[in-house]
Amino acid sequence: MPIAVVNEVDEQRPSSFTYVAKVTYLRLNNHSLLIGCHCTSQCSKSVDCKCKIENGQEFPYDNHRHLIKEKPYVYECGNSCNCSDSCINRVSQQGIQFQLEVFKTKSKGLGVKSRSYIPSGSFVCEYVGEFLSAKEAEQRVGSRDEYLFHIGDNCRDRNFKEEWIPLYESRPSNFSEKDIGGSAIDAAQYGNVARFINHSCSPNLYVEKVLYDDPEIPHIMLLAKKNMPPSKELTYDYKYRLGELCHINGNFKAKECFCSSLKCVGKFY
Ligand SMILES: C[S@@+](CC[C@H](N)C(=O)[O-])C[C@H]1O[C@@H](n2cnc3c(N)ncnc32)[C@H](O)[C@@H]1O
Repeated sequence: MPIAVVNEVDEQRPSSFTYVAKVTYLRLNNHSLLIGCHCTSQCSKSVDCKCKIENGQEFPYDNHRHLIKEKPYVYECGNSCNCSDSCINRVSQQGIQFQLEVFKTKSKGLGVKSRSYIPSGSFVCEYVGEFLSAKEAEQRVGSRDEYLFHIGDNCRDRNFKEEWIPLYESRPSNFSEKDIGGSAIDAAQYGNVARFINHSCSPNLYVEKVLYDDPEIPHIMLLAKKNMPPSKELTYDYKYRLGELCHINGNFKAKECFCSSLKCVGKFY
């Protein structure tokens, strides 16, 4: 799916990066694969589909391939499953289905909109980039950190805090190693259209963690929160807590939010 870049405001072009359609992993992991299902026909017709059971005894998507409700994790069928690539439980793996456009916004740099109508619950795109440990990500904070997406702690621990880890340009004296948990995706050098999606305090997309190969490495999928007419800017909530990012001098980093929502809290970190 080609992505158009349109700037009717000024001469700005996207800074240089390598467009990739899949997350890149810097090292080979020894991780186990999720145990797949053994369905010989369609998973939707099987009563004992393992992936259905993993999703709480129900398929996460309806027949139109829309996610029925937001969940902490969605388990899709994957490489270790017996079903075919057209299985109804492989929605986000089919890639981008809507014509997206990168455009110049008034006050937030570049942003993304859709050229077509997007129904609620539709998969829009994956946040793609270099997969890093939180420790590796921490080393990138301060330079080109604009495109870091923090995931949180190990997926195996279902009770992990959904909140994002604290990030510092330089460690404060009371900083300990165990403060760094989780992982991140850096889309600064390698990324896709998702790296251009801006934050909003009233977003129209939400983040869903989807597992289909490695049980510890979720895919960060962006889905439509509501029905969206064409040309609406696509946004999600970056979910930083205010005061989460620190400068080297110990002062909090802050970025003014220009989302223009009535619910805007003024800053997004
Ligand atoms: C992931 S990038 C989004 C794409 C970016 N606008 C660009 O031109 O490449 C995140 C950066 O976009 C800008 N941004 C995103 N949402 C914003 C908002 N609601 N208000 C102001 N700036 C925003 C900030 O500079 C932020 O660090």
